[in-house]
Amino acid sequence: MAVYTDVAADELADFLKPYDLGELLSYKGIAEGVENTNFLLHTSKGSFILTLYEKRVAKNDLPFFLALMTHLAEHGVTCPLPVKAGDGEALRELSGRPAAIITFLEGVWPRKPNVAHCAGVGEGLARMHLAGANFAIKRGNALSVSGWRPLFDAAASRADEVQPGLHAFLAAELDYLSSGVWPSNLPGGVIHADLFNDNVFFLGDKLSGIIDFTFACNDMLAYDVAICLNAWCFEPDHSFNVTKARAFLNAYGRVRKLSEAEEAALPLLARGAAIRFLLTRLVDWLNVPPGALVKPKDPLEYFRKLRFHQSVSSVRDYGLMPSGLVA
Ligand SMILES: Nc1ncnc2c1ncn2[C@@H]1O[C@H](COP(=O)(O)OP(=O)(O)O)[C@@H](O)[C@H]1O
Ligand SMILES: N[C@@H](CCOP(=O)(O)O)C(=O)O
Repeated sequence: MAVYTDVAADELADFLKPYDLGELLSYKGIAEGVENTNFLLHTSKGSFILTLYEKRVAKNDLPFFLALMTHLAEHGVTCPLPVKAGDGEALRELSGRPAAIITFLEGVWPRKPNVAHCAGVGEGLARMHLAGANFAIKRGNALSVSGWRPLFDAAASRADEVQPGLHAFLAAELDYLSSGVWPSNLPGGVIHADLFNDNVFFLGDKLSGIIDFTFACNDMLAYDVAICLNAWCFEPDHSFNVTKARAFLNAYGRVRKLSEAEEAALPLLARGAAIRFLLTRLVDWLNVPPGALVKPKDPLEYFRKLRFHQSVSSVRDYGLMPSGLVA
């Protein structure tokens, strides 16, 4: 459950005054997510999500996220829309935090993603990449290679408390990934950067919307593909499911074909994606704020995924025939 900042009823009532949302009927903290504080609001005009942006979100980046949702929605991606107050502003402040209200999206996120969900997310991700192509605002990826070292430094001294040997393992992997091997010339654009199953809604097996753009940024499109391989294509026992990966990659490729260079880079990008989530989870695991209603996510899940990607030599291991070869 992620509620880092409590909001009193009278504070919320004051905050809502400049909006045209009718009467507030109820509100409750949302029992999911780890990054921000989210409340579900029921008003006489419908349901809305109120987000108070917390630790990893820079206030200056919020206009990027809010404008991106509007841009994507205008280009055919089903995602929440920012709700503006009477003064035309969607971004305001509540309980000392930047805060925004967004529209409520119908659907549920899949607790046990199946092959059809993986295909749906492949297609949805590729459509999002195409829809983001002409988005004018830029935001660098603060959690790419140069952002990993500070996370490691923040957790290094206690990493072995989580698993003996983790410190040395992370240090070696970081040294490798920062030794000049990280790709720099792959096609870029707007990436979601956190398209996990709790951020993709489905109605049955059909994708009904994408939420949570608070890590969205400009980076290599194939890095987003690598994040999804990590998030969608492993089983609860941490084994890799090549059938899901093939379904995901083929569905992505039907909308936006990966270049040979992108395919060749996927194992490395998947290692990078795995260490990025391993590190943020490790920092969060070791630093749960007192009193916060949050269930930190298991960093070791990403240790195991990273070990798998270290053993991968080609995109074939992800179920895809390299495009340079004839099947
Ligand atoms: N626009 C929305 N419509 C419906 N539910 C939402 C919406 N935004 C967030 N939620 C709910 O809130 C949960 C946490 O939101 P999320 O944005 O993932 O949190 P965080 O900001 O911590 O990353 C989601 O899993 C979902 O259940
Ligand atoms: N997806 C990240 C955590 C942040 O995502 P949230 O949407 O659950 O707040 C992870 O799994 O480490």
